[in-house]
Amino acid sequence: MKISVIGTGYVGLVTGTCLAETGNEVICVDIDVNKIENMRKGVVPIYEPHLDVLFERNINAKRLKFTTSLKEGLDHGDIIFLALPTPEDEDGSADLRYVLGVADEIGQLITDYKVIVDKSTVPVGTAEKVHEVISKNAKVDFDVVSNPEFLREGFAVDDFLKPERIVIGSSSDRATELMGKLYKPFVRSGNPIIIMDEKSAELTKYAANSFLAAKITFMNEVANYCEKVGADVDKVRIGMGTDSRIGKRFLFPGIGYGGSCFPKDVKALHKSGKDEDYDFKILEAVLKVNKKQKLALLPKINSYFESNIKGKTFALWGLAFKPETDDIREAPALDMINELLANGAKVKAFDPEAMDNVARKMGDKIEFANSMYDVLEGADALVICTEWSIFRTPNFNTIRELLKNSVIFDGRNLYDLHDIEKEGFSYYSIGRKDIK
Ligand SMILES: NC(=O)C1=CN([C@@H]2O[C@H](COP(=O)(O)OP(=O)(O)OC[C@H]3O[C@@H](n4cnc5c(N)ncnc54)[C@H](O)[C@@H]3O)[C@@H](O)[C@H]2O)C=CC1
Ligand SMILES: O=C(O)[C@H]1O[C@H](OP(=O)(O)OP(=O)(O)OC[C@H]2O[C@@H](n3ccc(=O)[nH]c3=O)[C@H](O)[C@@H]2O)[C@H](O)[C@@H](O)[C@@H]1O
Repeated sequence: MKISVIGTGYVGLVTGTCLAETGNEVICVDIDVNKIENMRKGVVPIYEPHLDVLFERNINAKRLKFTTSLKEGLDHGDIIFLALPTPEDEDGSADLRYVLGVADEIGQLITDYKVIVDKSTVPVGTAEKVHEVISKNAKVDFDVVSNPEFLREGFAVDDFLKPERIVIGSSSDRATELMGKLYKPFVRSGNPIIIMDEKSAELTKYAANSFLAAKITFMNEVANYCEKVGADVDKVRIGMGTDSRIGKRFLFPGIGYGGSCFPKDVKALHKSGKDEDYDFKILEAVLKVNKKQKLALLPKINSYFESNIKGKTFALWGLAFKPETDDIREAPALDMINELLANGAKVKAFDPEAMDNVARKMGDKIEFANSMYDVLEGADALVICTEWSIFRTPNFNTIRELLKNSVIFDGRNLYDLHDIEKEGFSYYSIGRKDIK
């Protein structure tokens, strides 16, 4: 089939590449001229495991092409995916300017039947709005379908190729049939294509993300309570998670959820509720708790240094909002850095993939190091913000030699309490006993 994808970010590029991998002819469109030029030269613009192999293979097979021309994209595709940003607006709602802006151009440019697919995360009623905007100018027939994306960064290729489900919101048989044909290769394992109306599909996405954010937040509250009563959240987590009604996943406490989606999507659903005079009380609590949780290590740091961190140097492991990505949007590490700097401390950081992005955002406010050990030299303490695998089994002797004090503040509970005690560290984590 002939497919066009508008917007080549984490979702658009993975969608385009994976659809090319199943034999479709794909054109990806972006307004970022540099990005398109680089992709034409074979440069993958983001760090996403396994994407490079598929990217190269499909470019070589001439199934994956890139352009800055929306007209070229629209002329090519029978199905047009919109994978455009829907960032947080000032009032917390999803900013639809990119989606509706492109919809407006689509209305002016299409010359034959197209299925326009909302892959971006968009509030209930957006498919209807997109339809209205395109209708203003379109002289040909078209359908708008909602097809929310559930991939996770770091596992995006795997999630896209082997989805647990595909949700299609459509009220057109013609469009539904085309979408079914496109996705057939991805559901051979028996996972379903779930067809529903557009509004329900749009809400499914927000409800799923908000539920997961609430699940993490609930565990963060349990962790905070564990600290008060002397329980161990790791044991509680395992005890709870073995109940299949609860499940083992997304129960890991830490310094809050971040990323390009949970924070903005929870806010957007909360705001959509308000607009309909519905008070989403759970979401309000999730937002409040997560904001505070991002700084959960700070009281521990202050207590260790007797509220005097001015002039101290903190070595940070992990900047990305989670491992296996270079994405730093709403990363808890950034909140931690800002707070440490505001209190007069210095920060040196190491991350396997995200340092360039942080350098672009923070300039020379912090220092960067070339390795997880270089960053420790002369620092007063180690603070762990992201659970990259390489941080899980470090050489504790080297850490002890390089740090001024043998102290670790761990926002991701990487180490076993007995092991770290034997290694002779003071160790502060989330929802577990402090090792002093
Ligand atoms: N990042 C993720 O893991 C997931 C994101 N989503 C949703 O997918 C949507 C896209 O997210 P990301 O891929 O993360 O965004 P992104 O910010 O990584 O990429 C968006 C791309 O769109 C391009 N763009 C902006 N305006 C354009 C225009 N007028 N024409 C063509 N290209 C244009 C930008 O240059 C950029 O390359 C959002 O609604 C997000 O909530 C959904 C599931 C997962
Ligand atoms: O809409 C989206 O963009 C995507 O948002 C999330 O994916 P992603 O943000 O890539 O990452 P997650 O693995 O879900 O992690 C999100 C945040 O929650 C935190 N988290 C996750 C799991 C956990 O147990 N504890 C926890 O604190 C992570 O550290 C991270 O900061 C969802 O998992 C995807 O299904 C969805 O498509």
